[in-house]
This record gives sequence, structure tokens and C-alpha cells, in this order.
Amino acid sequence: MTSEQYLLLREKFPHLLNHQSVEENGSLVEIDNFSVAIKQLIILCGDDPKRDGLQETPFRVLKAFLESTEGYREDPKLHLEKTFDIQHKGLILIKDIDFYSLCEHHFSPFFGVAHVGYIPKEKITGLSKVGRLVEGYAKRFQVQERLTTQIAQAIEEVLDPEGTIVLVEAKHMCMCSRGIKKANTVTTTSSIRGIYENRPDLRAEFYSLIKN
Ligand SMILES: Nc1nc2c(ncn2[C@@H]2O[C@H](COP(=O)(O)OP(=O)(O)OP(=O)(O)O)[C@@H](O)[C@H]2O)c(=O)[nH]1
Ligand SMILES: [Zn+2]
Repeated sequence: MTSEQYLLLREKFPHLLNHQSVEENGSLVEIDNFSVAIKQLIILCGDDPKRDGLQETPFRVLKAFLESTEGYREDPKLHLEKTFDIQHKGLILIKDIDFYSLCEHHFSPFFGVAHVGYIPKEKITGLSKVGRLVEGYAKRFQVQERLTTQIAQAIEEVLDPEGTIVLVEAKHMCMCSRGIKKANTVTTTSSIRGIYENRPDLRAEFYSLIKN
């Protein structure tokens, strides 16, 4: 990696500065090791890391991974803490929140939409904050089930609503383009809390609204 690339990474991702690792000759040892590993990967796959199009690839790969895992550098729950004093007794549904995440097994993308509903007791958060919450948990190495649970858990913990319901629909590239190669398969996961656990009528309302 060149010193310009290294400086750009440090500027864009300041957490690298706090890294425990050793700095040698103006570069972090771990970044250099990563670069070597990506070159080895290119060789193992049968190509030449020195050819023109691949020379900058270790840098690009690292930058892309750091961008795709920005959620580790925040506590997504904090977005919900700014609440409003609004009287509202019914469902608040934020649907079709699109997200891109990385499967923790293969580091390949999985992406889709999250639908988040809650029936407030006293606390209501800003609509965009629910999108930020989804983004904060999606931008990590994830599995869909954990992503779904974390979103529901955060709403429940911070807003303390009557009930929470979260449904996530996603396509996993590790299943579409390799392995079993099922290009059209969509996985659905849900997490329900509070009043939703015992009220099929409220669940039905949520499911019918997200279908429209
Ligand atoms: N439950 C769950 N499984 C996932 C998710 N993302 C990927 N997987 C699965 O993780 C599993 C990993 O299985 P392994 O047998 O360890 O790995 P593999 O040999 O690459 O498996 P194949 O994909 O079947 O080729 C696969 O079945 C994937 O479909 C997810 O979000 N949730
Ligand atoms: Zn996978």
C-alpha cells in the first residue's frame, strides 16, 4: 500500500489511529499484512496481483470493508434516545427501510428491506432515527436473525413501547451466486415483543400494511 493510500485510510477512518497495532515505516503492520493476504488470495484464485487492474485492489478491498462495517463505530441505540412528546395510541410503521449488510460466514452481501412497527406507550422517536438504527446494525458482519433481533431489542429497550414488531426480507448473495445458487430465494425473519406476542389481530394489521 502506498503512503498516500495509507494516509487516506487514516483520514477517512480515524479509528485506525487508535488501533493497538504497531506503526512501522509510516504504515500499520496490520494493513500491510492485509495487503499481502489479498495478494495471496488473488494468486490462489488464479490471477496476477501485479497486473494493472489488480494493483490497487488490496487498498480498495480494505476501504470497502471499512465502509461496509461502519456500524461497529457507533451504538445504534443512541439514535432512538431523542424522543418527542406526542400523544399517539396506535401503530407507527416504518416500512421498506432498505439496507445492505455483510454475511458473517462468507463476507458476501445480503440486502433487502426492514419493516419496523411499534405501538408507543409514552416515547416516540423521529422516523429517520429508525432508519439510522437499521443502518447501524446492518453495517457489520451479520446474520439476518441477529440483525432482526437487535433492531427489535433496541426499540423495546429505549422506547419501552406497548409492543414492537420487526420483519426483515433479504437476499443473500452467498446463496444466489455460489453454493446452492438459488438466485430468487428470499429469506424472511421476524421479531415480536410485548403486546404483539398475544395479539394476532395486531400482527395481522402489521402484515397487511406491509403487503400494500
Ligand atoms: N441462519 C443464517 N444462515 C446464513 C445467513 N447467511 C448465510 N447463512 C448460511 O450460513 C451457512 C454456512 O454454512 P457452511 O456449511 O458453514 O458453509 P458453506 O460450506 O459455504 O455452505 P454452503 O453455502 O451451503 O455452500 C450456509 O448455509 C449459509 O446459507 C444468515 O443470515 N442466517
Ligand atoms: Zn453467506
